[in-house]
Amino acid sequence: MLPPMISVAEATRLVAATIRPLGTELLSLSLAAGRILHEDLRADRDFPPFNRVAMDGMALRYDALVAGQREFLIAATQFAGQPPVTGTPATAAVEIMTGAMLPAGLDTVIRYEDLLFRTDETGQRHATVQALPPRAGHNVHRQAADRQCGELLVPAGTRLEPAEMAVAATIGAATVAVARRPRLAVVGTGDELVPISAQPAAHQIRRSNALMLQAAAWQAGAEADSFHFDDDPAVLHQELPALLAGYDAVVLSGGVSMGKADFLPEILQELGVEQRFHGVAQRPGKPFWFGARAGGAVVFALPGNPVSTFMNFYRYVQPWLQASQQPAGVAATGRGPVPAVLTAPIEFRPAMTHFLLVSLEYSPDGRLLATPERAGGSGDMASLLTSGGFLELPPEMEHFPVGIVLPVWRFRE
Ligand SMILES: Nc1nc2c(c(=O)[nH]1)N[C@H]1C(S)=C(S)[C@@H](COP(=O)(O)OP(=O)(O)OC[C@H]3O[C@@H](n4cnc5c(N)ncnc54)[C@H](O)[C@@H]3O)O[C@H]1N2
Ligand code: MOO
Repeated sequence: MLPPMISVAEATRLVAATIRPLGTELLSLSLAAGRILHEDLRADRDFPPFNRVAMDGMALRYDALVAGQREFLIAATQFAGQPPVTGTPATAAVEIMTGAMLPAGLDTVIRYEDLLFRTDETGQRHATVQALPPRAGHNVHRQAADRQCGELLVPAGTRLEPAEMAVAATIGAATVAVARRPRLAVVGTGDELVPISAQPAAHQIRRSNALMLQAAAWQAGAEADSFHFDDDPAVLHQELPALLAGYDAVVLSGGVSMGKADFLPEILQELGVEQRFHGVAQRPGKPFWFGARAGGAVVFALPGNPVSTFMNFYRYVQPWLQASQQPAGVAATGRGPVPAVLTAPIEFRPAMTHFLLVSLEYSPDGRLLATPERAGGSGDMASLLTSGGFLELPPEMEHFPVGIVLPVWRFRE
């Protein structure tokens, strides 16, 4: 028998109570894209580190232009990567390339497009300024204009996305401290399920949940191994202990409702997994069972209907995975539900949370619009293909009018 169901809020709280940091590892930056940073990254130099020439052309003293000089002797040519030219006479200039360090004493760069060059009879080159720069410092990216040496650039807890990778590389963070990836075992159960390469008999279907869960786990930054066990208590008793001991979390699908072959809640408890709840006032996904083993894995035993498995993963497992990768005391940012505007009225009378598949698009004025999908219930896995997320309709309401703003859990980028 299912005990009385708890609310989604309470289930969320009980799942969150099992979150603990899983540890830190040092990784070469080249392998760290997508990882959660476990150290602060600070500027090791000013940004930019020197007065950086921003246009190909000629560097000169702005004062000379103010004094009326227009033609300049090219005293030297300097490329990016070369030490700055020294000793340029006050009335001369340096032909210079983007990325070069501005020579001491010079302060302004005129681009080639605004110069006219000539070579005199002695072979020396001169350039005449055709268009005056608006101010001293034109076309120079000043040292420390963007960030100062020592400034905090990327705080611990940030995901290393491409922008963070660029900044980490430029400060020389060749090795970074990042979260260890959570290790997940995803397990499909059920005798009706055959391998995906098999031709199912009329009464059989192919195993799809474990591969779906594995892909979703990878998307959330976890390592995930996939297993399948039949609905056989002896097999489950034999196989599950190694998973409970060897993984941070075990995510099972199927075998948790009232059926005669729904053994998992009992077996998990026999194997020392303490039940935290069984049954959540939500549709779909009501028979969700959750437990934890002291010093071992957290167990999400998700209802087997594919849409139930899918939504429970995104609603409970994914936030757990993300929070487990945060450094101690740092909340996960940037993930979780976002507000969306309902575009068609919905009635839902049961006093439970309703997770409603929606397609998502932006209105011309930039609001995220959620349109209910015509889905066939928790077995209709094809409805996931045309959906971008699911709305969380709170249990205390029955009528959801057009225009109401509700949280949506997105499962596509
Ligand atoms: N008497 C009751 N029956 C059911 C209840 C209930 O409260 N009382 N709840 C229903 C709800 S809601 C759901 S959801 C399902 C969940 O049941 P289980 O978690 O025990 O899942 P199964 O019975 O094993 O499977 C349900 C369904 O999903 C298919 N499935 C399962 N695993 C996979 C997989 N790996 N790949 C693809 N498809 C899978 C399975 O074949 C079934 O069709 O229980 C209701 N019953
Ligand atoms: O709760 Mo079940 O997951 O509705 O189909």
